[in-house]
Amino acid sequence: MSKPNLENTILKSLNKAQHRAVTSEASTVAILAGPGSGKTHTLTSRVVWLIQHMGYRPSDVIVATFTIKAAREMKERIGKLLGEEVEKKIILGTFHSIARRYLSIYGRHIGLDSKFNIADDGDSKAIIQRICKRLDLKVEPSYAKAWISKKKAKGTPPVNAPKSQKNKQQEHPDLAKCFAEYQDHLERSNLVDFDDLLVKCVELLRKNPECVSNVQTVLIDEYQDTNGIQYELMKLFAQARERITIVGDPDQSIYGWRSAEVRNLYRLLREYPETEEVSLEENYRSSQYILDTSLQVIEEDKNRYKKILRPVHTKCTQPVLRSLGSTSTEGEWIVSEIKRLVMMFGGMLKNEDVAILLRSASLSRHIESSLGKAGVAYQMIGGKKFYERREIKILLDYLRAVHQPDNNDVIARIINVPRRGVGDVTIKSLLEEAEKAKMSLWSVLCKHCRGERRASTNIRANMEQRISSGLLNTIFTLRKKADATTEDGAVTLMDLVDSLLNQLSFKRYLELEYPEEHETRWANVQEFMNLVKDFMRDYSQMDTEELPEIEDVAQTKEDDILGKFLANVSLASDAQRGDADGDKSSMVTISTIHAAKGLEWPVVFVPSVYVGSIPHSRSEDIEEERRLLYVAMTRAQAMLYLSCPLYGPQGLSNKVELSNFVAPFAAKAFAARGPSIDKKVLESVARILSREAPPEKRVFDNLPSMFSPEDDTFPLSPVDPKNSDGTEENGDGHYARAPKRQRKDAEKHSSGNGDQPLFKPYSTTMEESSHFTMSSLPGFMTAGQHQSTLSTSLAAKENQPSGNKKVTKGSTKRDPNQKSLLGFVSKGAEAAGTGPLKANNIGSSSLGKQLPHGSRSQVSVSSGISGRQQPSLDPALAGHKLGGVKRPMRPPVANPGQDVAGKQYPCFSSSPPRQPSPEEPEPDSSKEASTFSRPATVFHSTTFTTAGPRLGVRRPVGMGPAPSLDRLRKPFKPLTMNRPKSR
Ligand SMILES: Nc1ncnc2c1ncn2[C@@H]1O[C@H](COP(=O)(O)OP(=O)(O)OP(=O)(O)O)[C@@H](O)[C@H]1O
Repeated sequence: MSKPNLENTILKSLNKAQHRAVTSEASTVAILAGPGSGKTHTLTSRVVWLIQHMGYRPSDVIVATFTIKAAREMKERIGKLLGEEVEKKIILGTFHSIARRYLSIYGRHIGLDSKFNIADDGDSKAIIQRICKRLDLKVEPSYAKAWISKKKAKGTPPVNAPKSQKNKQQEHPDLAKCFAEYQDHLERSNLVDFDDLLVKCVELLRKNPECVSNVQTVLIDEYQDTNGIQYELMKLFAQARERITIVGDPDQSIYGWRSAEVRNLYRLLREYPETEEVSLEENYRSSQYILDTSLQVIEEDKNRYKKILRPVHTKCTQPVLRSLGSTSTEGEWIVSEIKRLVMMFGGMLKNEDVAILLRSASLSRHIESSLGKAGVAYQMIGGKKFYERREIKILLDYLRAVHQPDNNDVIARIINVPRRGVGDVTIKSLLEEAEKAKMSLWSVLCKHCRGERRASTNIRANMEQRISSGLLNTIFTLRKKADATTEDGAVTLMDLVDSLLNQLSFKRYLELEYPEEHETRWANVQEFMNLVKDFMRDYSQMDTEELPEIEDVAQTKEDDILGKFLANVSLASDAQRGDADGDKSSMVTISTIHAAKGLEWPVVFVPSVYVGSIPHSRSEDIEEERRLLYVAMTRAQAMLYLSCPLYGPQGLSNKVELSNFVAPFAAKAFAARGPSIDKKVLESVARILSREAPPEKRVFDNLPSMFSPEDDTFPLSPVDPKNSDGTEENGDGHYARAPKRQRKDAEKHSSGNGDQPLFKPYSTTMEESSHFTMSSLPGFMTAGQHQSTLSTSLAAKENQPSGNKKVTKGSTKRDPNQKSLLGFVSKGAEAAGTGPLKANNIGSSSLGKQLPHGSRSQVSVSSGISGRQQPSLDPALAGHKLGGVKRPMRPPVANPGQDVAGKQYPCFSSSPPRQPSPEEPEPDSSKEASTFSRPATVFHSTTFTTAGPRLGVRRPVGMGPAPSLDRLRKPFKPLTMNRPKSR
């Protein structure tokens, strides 16, 4: 491939500050800036510049990202500029995937078997559960797991860290015991958990710096979310030449629950005093209105250091804060608004331009349900993982057992799948036998079923026979095949999976086990085969996993295709193939806010902006919640919608209040309903998105019959059904109309005589297709769920370092016009003494009070029954239970005298008291009744129609053939004539 013209392809796309960052010759460069300022763009350009201009070999460049998605996007961007060949050689990936690569190639230098397996979350949980039970430890397993993970994530405190940070905290002895046993178990099973990938890589690189002696430079994306161990790893990767570039934004630090440490910014600037600081001040993403409103949210954090962020775009439309009666109505409104936008923008905006960003999983059901009912396809980011579907997990467990039979948890999960008459009690006793004998379960099974130990009873002998002919035979046969795959490639991974399916008679198993849904599950298995096929195809071209040869440092060749496949699966947990089905251009995106980080969409909806949702009721850090909302809002390019129902998912018993993050300025900063789409709006959105605005005629001509061009299908200020006296009230003083009646589910479909429905709440061209099977909708793995296991009161009270309040650094270089980036962190340090912000300091203004134009015009009743949310990860040992003995209370808090005021960083000091236990699942609305009960009233005719679909839009006299979009609202007014007279 010919070398692209550097000047044209990269530098010309940069502004002055970006240019300076990209071409900086300083060893360490810190680019800290707000959202949408081009940080990722700048980092990518710098990678290209370093390779092309500085002449670094791609294989000597390490780029670490925070998510797999970010890694994939960066690969794509670099590939486009430098060509795939070069891009493949760059060591680019998440911290975990890079660490895995080093460990599988150099791990033996620290005594690690190169065939190690990765213990996923479920595995770790199951192992810890068993340890706690076996040793009768007085700790909750989930707490112990979070504690262990946090400990590993911390890394070593900085050399000059305050004493309190270094002092070994008084710990409950059972926690330490659990930790030691857990590590012992991992080692015996040749397992490495996610945290250990980093910990062991740190150990490797500390003891064997020659493994990274080739590395010229290290670049880190989303630096604000790195934790202690990742910081160490970054330094170790760069130890040969100490060339580091980081990009980050403290305002977007949203992974405190994963032990991310904002103070790493401070640490970097202190430890690398020659760092060149660059701040980017132009926001290229969002309209001025969106940016201003988002900044209002984040600026309420008084401990935050203010930085400049200037929009390059015009105002466009004011962000919307919509009040709805219930969460169900909220879902329906979102769908109707999406449809309105798609129509009114005449094809310039499509479903794929829309994202619905949720604070937590339990909020998704209503949105999904509304989209499903309306036949609007959607994809989920951060949804239930493809690999976690039951049938896929079984296949993966078998493959993992083939690869590494000493993994007890895997064997325990598949020993009775398909059913072999091995009950939970037997599995439990076998596991205990194995643990006591310090043997693997696999060895115990071999001993019982094939070796010297004979069964004492006939029943047991039968069972052992079934295990032997079923499980052991299958694994032995497949192991032979697997060896063939690595030796000469004569047998492929596909053959192996094929053979596994045959051995297990898997199709038959699914038919028997899941009579209702075996077809869907078998389709998933076929999709799994496609995945294997894709992996095989990529594998044959893969040389990306190699590291450059280094003199005198022996390498282990990674020729184990099965191992590599399994590692990929473990690491790619959010790279779901499930999302790849269907045409993405017609799909709305639903995502958790966490998973949306770094992404952007023309239109963003943030539903359920109420106290308890955001800030989340179980959050320990209010300011982190604020940053989450800020991240969500700043994903929007042209249009931003927030909404808040009167009642939460539990229905009338669950009245909610508008989030205090927006309440103080809601009336001024937000419009109460979606904007009118006129020519001016069309053009300004087109400018922001660099798209061509459609001709007005096209927009108008394509509007379906009786289509309402305004966001007026739902009342602006729903009447609280609890206080309603049933009378109409025009509260906003702008227009009066009869309250609209929203559909009842029962009447939505039919008039009762099999004819066309008599009443429809609104009509669009996208008639309901309802092809969605709600039962198959994936669930979510949310921050809340992670948080629930990670955050507990003991953990919250662990010592935070008080740190130096004044940053003393050497001679960092920066442009005279730019402020020191230390302000990002030192301001927080100064302000930390103000003490934590309390959740209950939140103002209590309700949405109704804050919104302008509040008219009480319609009754909207939600009826919901709260449920329980399913855990997103199955307990790892899904196949067997080790008993449900209630755990004793968690251990007493070890360090009650913590000096909160001494904390240096606001985001670590502002946690409100812990609320419910991390074990407590989030409420699930899965049982919510879907019925509405509304008083019958007349419909508003601009949006509700009884007319047939062919009536066409009536234009007023004198409109002419091509009406201006500016006037679109007026022409529709006469349609009120079509109001149904009576019902
Ligand atoms: N110099 C520039 N000129 C025009 N557009 C730019 C420039 N730099 C970045 N952009 C555009 O701005 C948008 C945001 O860029 P990018 O995603 O790199 O920002 P970011 O700072 O990483 O955002 P966030 O922190 O929110 O993830 C992208 O659409 C990008 O193409």
